[in-house]
Formats: sequence, structure tokens, C-alpha cells
Amino acid sequence: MKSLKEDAFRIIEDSVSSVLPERGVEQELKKLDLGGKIYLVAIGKAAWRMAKSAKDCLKEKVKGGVVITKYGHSQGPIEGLKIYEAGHPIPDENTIRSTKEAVELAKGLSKGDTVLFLVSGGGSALFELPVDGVSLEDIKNVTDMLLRCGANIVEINAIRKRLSRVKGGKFALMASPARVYSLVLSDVLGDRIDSIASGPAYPDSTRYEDVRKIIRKYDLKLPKHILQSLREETPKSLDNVETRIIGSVSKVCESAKNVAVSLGYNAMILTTTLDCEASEAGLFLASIAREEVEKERPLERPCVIILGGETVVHVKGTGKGGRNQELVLSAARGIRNYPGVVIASVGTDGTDGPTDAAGGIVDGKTAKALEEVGIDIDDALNDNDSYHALQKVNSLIKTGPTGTNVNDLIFILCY
Ligand SMILES: Nc1ncnc2c1ncn2[C@@H]1O[C@H](COP(=O)(O)OP(=O)(O)OP(=O)(O)O)[C@@H](O)[C@H]1O
Ligand SMILES: O=C(O)[C@H](O)CO
Ligand SMILES: [Mg+2]
Repeated sequence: MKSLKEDAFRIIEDSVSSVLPERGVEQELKKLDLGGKIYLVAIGKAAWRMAKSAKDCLKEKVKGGVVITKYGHSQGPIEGLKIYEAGHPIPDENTIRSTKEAVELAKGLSKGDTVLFLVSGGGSALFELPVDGVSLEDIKNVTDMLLRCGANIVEINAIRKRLSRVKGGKFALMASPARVYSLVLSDVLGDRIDSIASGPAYPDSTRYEDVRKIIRKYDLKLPKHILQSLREETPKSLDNVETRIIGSVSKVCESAKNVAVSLGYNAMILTTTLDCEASEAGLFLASIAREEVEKERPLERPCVIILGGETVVHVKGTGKGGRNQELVLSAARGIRNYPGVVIASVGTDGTDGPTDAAGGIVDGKTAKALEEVGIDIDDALNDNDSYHALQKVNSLIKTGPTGTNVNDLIFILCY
């Protein structure tokens, strides 16, 4: 055991490492005997790293492929593969151009061939070809509307699937009679495979009736031609697909627990599905920390209490921040002057909201330190300006893009 903050960074580093794609990709590919010709298609924020490890494993067995990731997320050429970067969270011309390449490849395959499909979060924006009658401009507008309306990812993707020629199982249909073997890094709570990257190679579990409910629930004002396209049903069964999840928020939490125990802490996972408002979650975590300090419950100290999930922020202010930063800033209020407590929250992809930070870390001294530099926490939260507040007191966590993407890791350390 070192200082609480050093231990916190160690927990973050080691547990994020445990969900880097390499391990999962290698483990699964070793078990497999992929016959015929193998073609690789990788989509999402972790696409480059997933593709690199698959190529390193399978070497010249891979006959070609396409990798599509977010701008700034590729780490250079991979022999034999075409690497593209495109718009995220809103798709752009490069999304369409590179998706067309993947579609051409898939359509040209024969029985006995395999598409090794590497899927990670962010894939919905990065892999897109609109259905006939729907333009890229339409997709941009609808995506923007969906991202702002407060709908969750399952709801958002239910709509996206119907406006797309590749989402909702339709990419697998295009690849038929070849088989599609998918390795998936989950960034959807509960690991609903048909929602991850909008499930291009997985039977869709949503129905038109669900879509109608979503439109009503969020009062979405959609143009007529979009409403028309939404009526088209998606594939409900596919006979050429096989799917394995190789990383998820549960895995990162398990790993955080193991690291904490190895550092000498008692540790527990409280939940892997935290999905409430970020600032509320922060206050809740602070109250658990106070219970630890005052009543030594629920664990004997020193302890680490771990949560996984993805909180939400209804952005109303004009500041800069992300859900993890907002969570810890809010928590700082509740642990003010409590010694021996640290609360940390990070996005495992290394990017928390539209910032260069992965998240934040606070302790009992943070609230006072903010006051001393003239920052009122409530004001900062009201303006959704957690980034600048935490930056002032050196409480941001910066990792850079990690190459993986499995939701957020949140934990309390108490000494
Ligand atoms: N100023 C802000 N303060 C707090 N949160 C913000 C702010 N601006 C944007 N956000 C939140 O950041 C979220 C986007 O963050 P991020 O890019 O980490 O998303 P993500 O869910 O990890 O993306 P993906 O699912 O594609 O991997 C938005 O949903 C929004 O709620
Ligand atoms: O790309 C997406 O749809 C989200 O990241 C969920 O996987
Ligand atoms: Mg993120």
C-alpha cells in the first residue's frame, strides 16, 4: 500500500490494461479453427488495436480487411489492411466512404470464407451506409437529435438500425454465404449485443413498435421520409453469425477488485450498472464514503468499493466536462474534510466527454482547495464546467486514448 492516490492510479492502470483488446482477441483466436479465407473488418474506438492483435495472431491467414476508427485513434499502418478514420459521434463523408469499402469486401465473399468482425463502442457513428432515400445529412441530423434528447443507447440505436444498410444484423446478411465471426468489446450496460455499435452482425431484438414508443417518449420531430424508413423491419435471425464478448465493464470491475486486494485492501463490487445522473451518483458515493469513515461499513478499512457503469449528464450549462469529472466534482462536496478518502471515476476509453481527460480524482481536501482558488462547486456543476474546476486543483486524470472502450470505472478508497 502506498498513498491512496498512488494506489488509485495503480488500480486504474492495471484494470484498464486487463480489458485492452489484445488479451481477449488472442484468447479467442487461439481456440478457433477458422478455415477458408479470413477477411477482417474492425469498427469502433478500439478497432485499430483489435485489428492489430488479430493480424499479429493470424498473420498471412488474413487475406485483407478494413479498419474504421475515430479520428486520432489509429496508430499507423497494419500490413494488408486498409485503415480509415472517420467522424464520431456524428458520422461524416469518411464514415460512408470507408463503410462502402467494407461492404464491397463482404459482398464479394463465398461459402467457406470468414469475416472476422471486430466490434467496439463508437461503431454506430463509424460504420454507416444509409438506406435508400436517406442521405448522410439526414443521418447527421437524426443522430444529433437523438444524442441530445436524453434517450439511452438502446433507444438511440433502435432508430439508427432502421436508417442503415449495415446496422441491425444487415451487414451479416450482406456477407452471407460467408460466415461472420464477431469479437465484441461491450460498452453497453448489460451487454446487449444487438445494441453494441448497433449490432451490424447480430439479430435485432427491437421492433417497429419500440421505435414508435421512442418517438413518442422523446417527442422526436422527424421528417416524413425518415418516419417511412423506420417502418422497415430488421432481421430477427441470422444463420451465419457467431459472437463472443471479449471485454466488458464487469471484467474491468473484477480486475479492479483483484488489484485492490493485491495492494492490501478489502474490496467489493457494488454494481456494474450505475446509470443515474452523474452528480447524484457523486453525492451517493460520498455518503457511502462517510459511512466507511464513521461506521466502518460496508467493509472493514482499508477498503475499496467499486462501481461500473455509465452515468448521464443533462448538459444545460456552457462549460466543459464529462460525466466522470462531474461525478467526482459533485462527490468532493460530500467528503469535504473527511480524511483518508479518495473517490475516482474514469472512462476506460480514456476520453470523458469532449475533453482530453479520462476522468477525475478527489479527496477530503479538494472542496477546500477549490474554495481557495475561488471556485464554487455548485456553480461549476450548474455550468457543467467540471473540467476547469478539477484542472485548477490538479484533479483531472489524463490517460490519452487507451485503445479499449468498456464504460466507466468508479471507486472509493478508504483508509
Ligand atoms: N460540459 C459537459 N459536462 C459534463 N458532461 C458533458 C459535457 N459535455 C458533454 N458531456 C457528456 O459527454 C457525453 C459524451 O462523452 P463521451 O465521448 O465520453 O461518450 P461515450 O458515451 O463514451 O461515447 P461512446 O459511447 O461513443 O464511446 C455526452 O453524452 C454528454 O452527456
Ligand atoms: O457505437 C455505439 O452505438 C455505442 O458506443 C454503443 O456501442
Ligand atoms: Mg467515452
